[in-house]
Amino acid sequence: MIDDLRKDFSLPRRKRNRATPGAESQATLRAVDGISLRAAPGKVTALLGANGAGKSTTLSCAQGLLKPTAGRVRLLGEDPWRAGPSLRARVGIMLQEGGLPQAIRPIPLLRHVASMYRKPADVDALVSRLGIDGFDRTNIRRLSGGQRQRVALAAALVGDPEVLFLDEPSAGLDPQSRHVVFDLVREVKESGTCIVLTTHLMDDAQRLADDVYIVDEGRNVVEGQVDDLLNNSQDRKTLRFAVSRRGMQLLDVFPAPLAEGLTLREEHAGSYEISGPIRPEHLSHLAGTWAELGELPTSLELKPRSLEDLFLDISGRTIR
Ligand SMILES: Nc1ncnc2c1ncn2[C@@H]1O[C@H](COP(=O)(O)OP(=O)(O)OP(=O)(O)O)[C@@H](O)[C@H]1O
Repeated sequence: MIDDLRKDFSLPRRKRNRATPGAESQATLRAVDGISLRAAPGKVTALLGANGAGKSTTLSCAQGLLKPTAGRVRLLGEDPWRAGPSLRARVGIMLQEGGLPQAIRPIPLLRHVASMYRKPADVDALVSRLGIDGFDRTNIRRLSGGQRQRVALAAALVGDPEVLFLDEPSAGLDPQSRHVVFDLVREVKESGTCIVLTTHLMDDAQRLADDVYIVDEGRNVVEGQVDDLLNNSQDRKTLRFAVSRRGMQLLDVFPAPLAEGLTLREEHAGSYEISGPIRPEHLSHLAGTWAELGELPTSLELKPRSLEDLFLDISGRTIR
C-alpha cells in the first residue's frame, strides 16, 4: 500500500551560488509526486508509464530500497524502509538491471539463495521450468540478456515470496521464454502471491494484469481493473488502414466531417488510424470513397480499444 508518495532527488547544480561563493547549491527533481496505489494478494498489479514517469522510483520506495521524501508505504503491514530481514524474506524482487552477482554460474547461485530461506521453493523445478539448465556452464556475466532475466526471475521466486516485484519482467525475452515466464507468473499469482510489476509493453499488461495504475510525471492518472477500463471504452474502436497511393491527402480517403468524437491520424504516408465511436455508416462511407477512387486498402483492421490506445491517449504519442 502506498499513500501520497513523494520522492525528490537532489541534483548538483553546476551554477555556483553567488551569495556564498564556492558553495554548490542543490536543485531537486521530483521523480514521484503523490502516487497512491494498493496491490492485493492473488492479483497482478501493473504500474505503467512512459520512460521517466516514476515507476522504478515508486517500486524502489515500496521495496525499501529508497527512502521516500513524503507519504506512507506499507509492505505486508510494515514500513519497508525500516524493516528487517524477516520482512525481506517474505518478498521477492526482480530488478530491471538484474542485480545479480556476476562471477558465479546460475544454478550454484540459486542454490545459495535458497539456502538462506527456511522454506525455499524447489530450485530444480524452477531451473527446468525456466530452461536455466541449458546455460548453466556459463557465468552470469556472460549470459545473454534474456537468460539473465530468467535467472533473475528464478532468484526472486526461490524464497517462495508473499509479495513479488517484477521490474520489466519480459524485457529481452524471446517469444518462447515470454510464454513460459507469463505462465509461471500466473501460477504464482493463483497461489495467492501479490505481484507488482512495471512494463512498457501494454500487450503484456493487458494479458497479465488484473489492476493497472498508469502514472505520468510522477502522478497517478488512471487506475482501475483492466477489464473495467477496457469495457468502459467498449463503444470506442480503432480502425487502421493503409492505402497504396502515397502522398494521398487524408481527406481524399475519408472526406466525411470528423464529427461525433472521431479522431483521425496519419501514422505515416498512406497509413491511417481513426478512433472513437465508429459506426457501420463510417465503414460504408469509407468503402464508397474507395470504390469511387478505385482504391483497395492494402490493410484494414477494426479493433476494440486496447490498453495501449488508452495509454497513448493519456501519455501522448510524442517522446517527452
Ligand atoms: N538516483 C537518481 N538521481 C536523480 N534522478 C533520478 C534518480 N533515479 C531516477 N531519477 C529520475 O527520476 C525520474 C523517474 O525515474 P524512474 O526510473 O522512476 O522512471 P521510470 O518510470 O521507471 O522510467 P523507465 O521506464 O525509463 O525505467 C527520471 O526523470 C529519472 O531521471
